Amino acid sequence: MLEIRTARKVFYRGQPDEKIALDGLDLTLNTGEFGVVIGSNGAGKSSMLNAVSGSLALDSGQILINGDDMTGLPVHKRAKRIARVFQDPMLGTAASMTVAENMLLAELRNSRRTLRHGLNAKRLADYRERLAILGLGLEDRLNTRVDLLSGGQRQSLSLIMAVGGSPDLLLLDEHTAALDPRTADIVMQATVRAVEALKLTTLMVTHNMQHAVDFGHRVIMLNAGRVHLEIGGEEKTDVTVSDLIGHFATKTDSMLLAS
Ligand SMILES: Nc1ncnc2c1ncn2[C@@H]1O[C@H](COP(=O)(O)OP(=O)(O)OP(=O)(O)O)[C@@H](O)[C@H]1O
Repeated sequence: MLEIRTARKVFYRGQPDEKIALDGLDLTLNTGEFGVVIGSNGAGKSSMLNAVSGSLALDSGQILINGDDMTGLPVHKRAKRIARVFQDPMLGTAASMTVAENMLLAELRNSRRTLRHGLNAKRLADYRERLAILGLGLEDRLNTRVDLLSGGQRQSLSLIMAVGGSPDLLLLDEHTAALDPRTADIVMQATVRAVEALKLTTLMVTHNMQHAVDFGHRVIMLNAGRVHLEIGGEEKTDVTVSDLIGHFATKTDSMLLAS
């Protein structure tokens, strides 16, 4: 379970270009829940993810994971409990190493132990099983160098590597944004398979409204550093892309009227 309590972050406080990134943001994500965060540019989505992962220190407020206060902890102390996949498919994997070697690297990172027996049969069988979750055939390409994989396969590999340590929370930071639409859909299917198979509590930021409609249990729309709208349950099942865009439009119209 993730709890963000009254999170506040102001950049350039008191200066003419002061920016309120998080304005008392409150958000709770239940264990096993898949939340999809949307919002216009500057709404606070990245700031929220950075505050959760520890790369952005809050001015005030709290971040709790399964009831434990993470607020003062640096990134590396949270890393065991929080996995994050970024936009760039090149970031999460080592290009010149094979799929199996990348899985071993991830295991090393997650376990913080030396892996004495290297790529032994037991380990390879385990990697094959985990990669099969993605449904992309990567389990049959353990000896393929990662730079020979497609962008979608590579990003999906990053995902399965990131969640190897059974994290309490998975953060997906626009992880399909750099991919072409078809590949983005393939990665989303792989993501859902992994999230469901491994029962991951997941918070995904996306600008893709179709993905926000099609995936996850709850849509969370941010605006001006706060939760502007939440759509879950039955309402989420019925929501359309134009409904979501309408909420952006309403906000813009009211802002125009107010100005
Ligand atoms: N490092 C920073 N220095 C100064 N201002 C920042 C910084 N990071 C974010 N901001 C400001 O905080 C506000 C929220 O930005 P943030 O990047 O969190 O929004 P976002 O919803 O992720 O936007 P986008 O969809 O464009 O990525 C914006 O006004 C932004 O300009």
